Amino acid sequence: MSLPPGRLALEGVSFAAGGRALVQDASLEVAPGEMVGLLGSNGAGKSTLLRTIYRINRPIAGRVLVDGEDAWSQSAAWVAQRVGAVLQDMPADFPLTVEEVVAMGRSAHKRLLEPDSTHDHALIDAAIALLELESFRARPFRTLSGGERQRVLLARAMVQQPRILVLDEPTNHLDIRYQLSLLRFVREIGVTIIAALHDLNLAAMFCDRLCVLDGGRVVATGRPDDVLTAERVSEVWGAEMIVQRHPTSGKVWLLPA
Ligand SMILES: Nc1ncnc2c1ncn2[C@@H]1O[C@H](COP(=O)(O)OP(=O)(O)OP(=O)(O)O)[C@@H](O)[C@H]1O
Repeated sequence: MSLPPGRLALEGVSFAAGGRALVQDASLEVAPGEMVGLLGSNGAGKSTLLRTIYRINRPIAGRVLVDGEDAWSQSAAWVAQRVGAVLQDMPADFPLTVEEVVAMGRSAHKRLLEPDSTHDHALIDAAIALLELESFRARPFRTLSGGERQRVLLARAMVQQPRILVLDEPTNHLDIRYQLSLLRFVREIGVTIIAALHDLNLAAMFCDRLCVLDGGRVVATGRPDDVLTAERVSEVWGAEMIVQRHPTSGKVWLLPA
């Protein structure tokens, strides 16, 4: 249900708030269809950086390029037609049903108050089915659990038909089955993804490349094998881990030492 994947590039992006530099000179390219995991300890600046892509935090320096165009020189609607997001602090108290929240994703492609078309309804139905939300469809969004809300917000991002998905800890409220199914799902739809993740093993398993932030700066970018070394995990997270290989996938697999 998605359009061809988009290209995302961050060029020397910096952001400051409260008199502090929260992200400094961050550069990263995400190729069409690639999934890059954004890693880092609590407070490293992951959410702050993701919000520069979704036009919430305007960079004080650098550029966010979506398909080669500076996202901050384009309209919010132009960005919303290309970039979908599931962020951390999306309001949960909408007086809306699940179906209405999902349908909000179509507004990026419509004029104000334009009614939903047959095409819109088909996309909404498909997203609700794919994310196993049929039984919640008529429920008020605010009555859902954290994990159920997470799936609704992903369905909303999907009906937006994004070329790029920005995900901020997309699995944090999900049980293990839904963590795996959400990550498999976003990989299978072939969209370009940047996702802040805390679970290093899931990041290694699902991402093509990883980008590590520390104190607002990019300190490593590369394939999971190259990025997730015991030395780096110790330096960045202050955690001692043993690096092994996953028994079936052969991917890097970390265990507490
Ligand atoms: N508006 C703001 N004013 C001042 N400081 C802020 C503001 N927004 C975020 N911060 C600070 O910036 C730092 C980076 O926050 P951010 O939420 O980006 O981290 P994160 O890497 O996503 O962390 P976590 O893993 O805990 O979600 C934190 O120290 C946070 O307290």
